[in-house]
Amino acid sequence: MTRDLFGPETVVRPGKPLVVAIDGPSGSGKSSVSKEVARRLKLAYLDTGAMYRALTWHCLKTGLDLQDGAAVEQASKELALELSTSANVEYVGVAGVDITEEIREPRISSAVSAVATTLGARNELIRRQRQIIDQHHRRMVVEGRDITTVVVPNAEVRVLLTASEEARMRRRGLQLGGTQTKEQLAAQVIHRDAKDSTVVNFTQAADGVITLDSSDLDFDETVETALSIVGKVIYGD
Ligand SMILES: Nc1ncnc2c1ncn2[C@@H]1O[C@H](COP(=O)(O)OP(=O)(O)OP(=O)(O)O)[C@@H](O)[C@H]1O
Ligand SMILES: Nc1ccn([C@H]2C[C@H](O)[C@@H](COP(=O)(O)O)O2)c(=O)n1
Repeated sequence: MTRDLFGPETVVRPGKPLVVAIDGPSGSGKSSVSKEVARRLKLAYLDTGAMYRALTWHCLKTGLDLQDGAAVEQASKELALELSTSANVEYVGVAGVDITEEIREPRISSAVSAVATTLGARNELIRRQRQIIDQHHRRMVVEGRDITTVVVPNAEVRVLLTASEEARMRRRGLQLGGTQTKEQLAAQVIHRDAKDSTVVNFTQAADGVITLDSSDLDFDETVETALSIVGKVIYGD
């Protein structure tokens, strides 16, 4: 598989479904790699983590107790979520309030697992995710923790994007501009994964899911490898 196949004018499987499902732990590169893959394949893009983050923002804003599962579930059903599905436009809003930047703050990263482990809220967000995928005629790169296993287990391409703990903490540290201590990075990457893993498995590839270990790859190499996986699965080369 060469990169020419996915040159700027290439549309893969025109008119047919093409869901590229990408799961993986925190800092493995899901969002950045998925966005670039979506651009290169001219597909829509869905960041499911942003949905859990937006719900967390809303719960904190309204002073809701995150341990109150019934209240979090109710909030998930009422959430007036606005989400960009273009890899070129980053926008997350709730009822007209732009929270694109705010949901990436460490205070949301620290609280989001409490929301993401509330099963009633998960069910509601999974329902919405499937609806969004259908609205895009199932031509979308979708990334998260349970996309290959729960949200779209029949996706045309299913990838588990991994990287060593060391690589993931280093990447997150650089991403946050060197503002975080090692302990803070561990809390946002390793400890969050441990909590999230109690409800979803994103550390081992399920049957039919292809593992892409990016520990020793740079960003461009990881994107190229992801595209070559799509090529192999779709065209068998
Ligand atoms: N292969 C790579 N080599 C080096 N840096 C990378 C690589 N892949 C991604 N990055 C960088 O690592 C940082 C984290 O990536 P990204 O935010 O995409 O991870 P993520 O898996 O979506 O994390 P989270 O689930 O916590 O949101 C970004 O700054 C990104 O540019
Ligand atoms: N499909 C998903 C997506 C995300 N989560 C949880 C796990 C994370 O702690 C949180 C935020 O995700 P991120 O933006 O860091 O990718 O949401 C999940 O449980 N399932």
